[in-house]
Amino acid sequence: MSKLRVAVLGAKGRIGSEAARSVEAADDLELVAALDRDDKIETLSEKGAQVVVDLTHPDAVMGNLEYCVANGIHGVVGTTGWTDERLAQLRGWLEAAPATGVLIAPNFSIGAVLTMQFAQQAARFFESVEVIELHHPNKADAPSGTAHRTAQLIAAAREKAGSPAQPDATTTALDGARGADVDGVPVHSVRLRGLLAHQEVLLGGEGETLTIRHDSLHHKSFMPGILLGVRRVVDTPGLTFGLEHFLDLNG
Ligand SMILES: NC(=O)c1ccc[n+]([C@@H]2O[C@H](COP(=O)([O-])OP(=O)(O)OC[C@H]3O[C@@H](n4cnc5c(N)ncnc54)[C@H](O)[C@@H]3O)[C@@H](O)[C@H]2O)c1
Ligand SMILES: O=C(O)C1=N[C@H](C(=O)O)CCC1
Repeated sequence: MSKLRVAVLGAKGRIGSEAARSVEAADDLELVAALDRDDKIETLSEKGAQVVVDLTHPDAVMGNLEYCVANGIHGVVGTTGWTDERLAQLRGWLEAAPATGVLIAPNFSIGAVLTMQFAQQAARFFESVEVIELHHPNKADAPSGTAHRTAQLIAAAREKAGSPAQPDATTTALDGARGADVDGVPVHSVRLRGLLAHQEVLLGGEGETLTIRHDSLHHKSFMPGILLGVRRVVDTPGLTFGLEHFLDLNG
């Protein structure tokens, strides 16, 4: 059986370098290009890449995906910075390339995906919920893509359940003290040397709290999800948002 031809964009970066090594080590995959900022994107077509893993920067990812989709190259995207406008633009490109698939995963680690699922499940049972994400200080974006997505899922679950607004008597606050407001859910970002990627979802009701915490301690935590995404995206045309769609979570 021929190997799937995979390229990594951002291959000199923290997660991209780990991803390139993981692709190289997989028996069913061939790493045909490991590109970074100064390389020509046309190399992807020249090398016959079938799937591109994008682990670059929010400022670069749209240009990369425009090229990939226009050239029928599937995408597995870990790069953050997704807005409704960006997603709409990507969907438009994919409509013109109906055989091409793109997976965007706010987080490739199984523990983080489960954290999001558990938080969504728990949200309607508690009056209060806040998200704290903690990352290394080299991170470009805040809040993290994972925290942003977690808060959106929590807010959607609360809206579906008809939950009232969260209790909060604050009338005086320094700017930022109550975090960023994502659909009514406060999200707090910590940047600290020594950390990699961590998240807590704090839920509170009368007389009890529930804390759901996840820690990525090494970039290896993201690799099984990336490889799963690469193998599945070639048979999944259109846009898939979230690795949970490629996991049998009810199995
Ligand atoms: N979804 C996940 O599970 C997950 C996990 C970790 C990191 N991330 C995200 O991945 C992205 C990269 O994170 P990082 O910590 O590795 O950053 P990093 O700065 O270490 O690496 C990014 C690399 O991309 C390169 N780059 C920038 N523009 C490029 C372009 N146009 N073409 C090719 N390469 C380009 C940079 O030179 C750099 O080497 C961030 O958005 C981060 O949030 C996602
Ligand atoms: O290190 C990063 O940067 C990470 N980015 C993703 C996010 O923003 O959620 C995933 C975790 C690591």
